[in-house]
Amino acid sequence: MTKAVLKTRELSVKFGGVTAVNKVTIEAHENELVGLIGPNGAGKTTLFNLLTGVYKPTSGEVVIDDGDQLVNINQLPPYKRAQLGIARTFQNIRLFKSRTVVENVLIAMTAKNRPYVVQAMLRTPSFYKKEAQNREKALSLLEIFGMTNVADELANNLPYGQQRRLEIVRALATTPKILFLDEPAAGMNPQETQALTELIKQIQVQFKITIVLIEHDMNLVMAVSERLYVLEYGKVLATGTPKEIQNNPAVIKAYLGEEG
Ligand SMILES: Nc1ncnc2c1ncn2[C@@H]1O[C@H](COP(=O)(O)OP(=O)(O)OP(=O)(O)O)[C@@H](O)[C@H]1O
Repeated sequence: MTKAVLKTRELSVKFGGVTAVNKVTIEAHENELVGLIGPNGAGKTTLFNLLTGVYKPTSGEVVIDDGDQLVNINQLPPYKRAQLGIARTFQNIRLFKSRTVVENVLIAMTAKNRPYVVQAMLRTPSFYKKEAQNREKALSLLEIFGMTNVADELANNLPYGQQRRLEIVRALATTPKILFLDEPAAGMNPQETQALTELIKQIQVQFKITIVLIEHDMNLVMAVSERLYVLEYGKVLATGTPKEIQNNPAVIKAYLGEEG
C-alpha cells in the first residue's frame, strides 16, 4: 500500500455533553479514495471540520505527511492547512454567485498566495503576466471539466449540478494534495449524480491526489471508494473495501439494511 498522507490518532471533540467525534483513528493514503459513511449525526462533517481546521480537537491529533515528515497540524488554522495542500468543498454551495465561473476559479487559485495579492494592489508588470498565466490555468482546468463554454457566465446562472462541479474545480485550483468532498451529490438528480461519479473517478486518475468523500448516496460512494470508514455515534464502526463493508453484519444492521 502507498504511504499515509493523513492520519488521525484518537481524535475527539466534545460540544457540551455531546462527544461528536470519539477517539477516531483513521488514515488516508497517497492517491487513495476514501469514503466516509454513517447515518445523520454520526459525526462525519464534524470530523471534516477537525481535519480542515474549523474545529480544534478536545483530544487526539491530526497529522499530515509534509514531504519526508509527518507534521502535527492540530493547531493550524484552515488557511495554513490550505497552504499545506488541504482543500474541501462544503455540503451547501459556497460560490461567489455574482462573479463569473472563471473568476470563481481565479479567486480560489490566488486566495492563498499573499505576494500575489500585494502585486495585484500595486498593479506591477509581473502582476499582469501572472494574471494572464492564471487565467490560462483556470481555463484549462475548466476545459478538463467540460466547462469552457460557461467560463464567462455568472456562477448564479449555472444549473445546480454545474455549480457543484464548479465548487470541485475551485477546490482543485488550489492544487491540493488532499481533497475533502462533503456530500457532493446532495440535491443532485440521478443524471447529475452519474456525471459526478465519473468526475470523481476522473479527478483521482488525472490529479493523483488523495480524496476523502462523505456521501449518503450509496451507489456513488460504493462505486468510487477504494476503502470506507463507517462512523456511528462519533466512533469508527468498521473499515474495509466497499465489498467488505456491504457484507459487514454490524454495518448492514446499522445502515445498509435501511437501504434495502
Ligand atoms: N458546533 C456544534 N455544536 C454542538 N453540537 C454539534 C456541533 N456540530 C455538530 N454537533 C453535533 O455533533 C453530532 C455530529 O454531527 P455531524 O454534523 O458531524 O454529523 P454528520 O454525520 O455529518 O451528519 P449528516 O449526515 O446529517 O450531515 C450531532 O449530534 C450534532 O448535533
